[in-house]
Amino acid sequence: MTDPATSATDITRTQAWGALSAHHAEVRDEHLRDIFAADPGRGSDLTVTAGDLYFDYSKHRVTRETLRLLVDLARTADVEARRDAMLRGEHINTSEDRAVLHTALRLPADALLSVDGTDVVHEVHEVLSRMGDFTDLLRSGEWRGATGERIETVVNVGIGGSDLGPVMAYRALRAYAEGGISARFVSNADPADIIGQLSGLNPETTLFIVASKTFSTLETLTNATAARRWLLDGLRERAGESVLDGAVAKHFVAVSTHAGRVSEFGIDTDNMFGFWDWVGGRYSVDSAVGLSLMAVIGREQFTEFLAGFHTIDEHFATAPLEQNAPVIAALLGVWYSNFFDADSRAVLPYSNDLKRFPAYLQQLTMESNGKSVRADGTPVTTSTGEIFWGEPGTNGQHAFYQLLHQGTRLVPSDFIGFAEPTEDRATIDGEGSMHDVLMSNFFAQTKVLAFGKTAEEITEELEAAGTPLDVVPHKVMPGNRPSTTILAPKLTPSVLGQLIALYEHAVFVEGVIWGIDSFDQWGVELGKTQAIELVPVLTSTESPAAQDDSSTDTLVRRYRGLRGRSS
Ligand SMILES: O=P(O)(O)OC[C@H]1O[C@](O)(CO)[C@@H](O)[C@@H]1O
Repeated sequence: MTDPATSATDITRTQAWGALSAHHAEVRDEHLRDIFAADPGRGSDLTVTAGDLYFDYSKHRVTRETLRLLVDLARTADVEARRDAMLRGEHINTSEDRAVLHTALRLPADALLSVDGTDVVHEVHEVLSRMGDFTDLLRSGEWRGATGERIETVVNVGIGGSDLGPVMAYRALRAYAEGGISARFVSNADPADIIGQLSGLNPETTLFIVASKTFSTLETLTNATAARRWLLDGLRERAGESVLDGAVAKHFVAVSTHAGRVSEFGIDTDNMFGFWDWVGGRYSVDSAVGLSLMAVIGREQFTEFLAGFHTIDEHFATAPLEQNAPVIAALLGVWYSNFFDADSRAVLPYSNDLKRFPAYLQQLTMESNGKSVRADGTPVTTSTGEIFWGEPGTNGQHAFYQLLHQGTRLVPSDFIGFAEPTEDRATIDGEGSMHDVLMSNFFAQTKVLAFGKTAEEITEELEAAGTPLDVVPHKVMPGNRPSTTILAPKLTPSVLGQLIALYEHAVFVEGVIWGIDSFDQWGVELGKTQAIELVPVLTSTESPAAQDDSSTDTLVRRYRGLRGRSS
């Protein structure tokens, strides 16, 4: 329904929302045990195969009627038209007046897409080919450092989207690393980060990739400056002053949309790999921001990675909403967030290589959808933004699963697992037995979460064993805890791309339903500017300027006192 005062569509006032609310009141207490008993075919029916991803959403607290109503909600929110507008390159990031075209980063070279008068596909492939040529030189050893040594380590210096994607993907695809280049990642302004990451590295064989869309991010510029100092000091110490001339050009490249600032920093723009303002930082791992990953896995595997994204882009663009995995994932997110008041979602990869995937998804979803106003600036009328968190299984099982199983909060979970282990080293894996143990846990957990164990079943067991019954209430497993299972053949570059694209599009669909701009991030700006303003307050030798509030004022003075400066 359109609010005449604001002309914004308030999804919560639509007929589709009202129908879902009424339906929720009817089904909210239904148990998955009964839902499965009434609909035994759902275990195979409520699944979608998208590329290599088998997406099972049968263990959700939804009936087929719920799903029909949720899809109706998506249609009411105009998801299909909004999706098509995004894919066409319309300026759907309205608060920044930008197109949102991360999908263009993985279009094949023969695709056609012209946006704002520019042949986007041609530009994307031009950069990809420069990245490929550069990483070929690194990997073949033709690119040499200032003392003539070949590069062995690339250090990506970036933060947020310029770090989380590359580091997550580097770890996920460690088994595909070949060509002799390894990577390290520096992001935090805490000096401990760069000190730790550079420890043991030889400046003669190290190349820094400074990745920053804006090339103005305080943390990244601070770390890049420290890296340059480390490089020059190290080279001087090892090979003398004479090698320093031109050393930065041989040991520093940049990834940015801002050539002017790159060159101001002292990096030759010939060694800069560009991208575009229509790529959001958190959507940029498949742009030049993935340079460190390409250096490690090579251009062919990187192409596979992009092809994986594209597979899911095609699925998202063409599958009917009822069989569209990202759309279903988003609708389930809305169902639990807005109708069951769930605050968070656990992401539980049963793959140690996906250790950083939950952290990556935190930025993707929370920076995208953590908004309190709709795209037209009016307040939202329902909660937005899911809080994502998680750890790889089975570690999580021995940490927080107790709360998932018996706690008072509803935490829908995404379980991600693979049929094949990343590495099949039979001597260690026992020809798959370790992986089978891992995956037995994977299947057991979703089963127990959904179906639990009743007091009657527990009583029966205890009686048979002749054990006292006072522990029964403690042992009851309530079940009815929803989860999605995503099962794929193996964690390959393509499958990783598919997984990322699945979540990207789900985040987009949630944003469309909530009516928000999922592609800006104004909420992080004020903290950045105030931090910059506070640097001189902390470091000056003068008495510090009074702060606006007494808490910050006292803290700053105390800090200065502890640092031995006048407070
Ligand atoms: O790539 P940049 O411009 O250094 O920005 C880094 C990160 O900072 C943010 O702007 C805010 O955290 C993110 O959106 C972005 O990924």
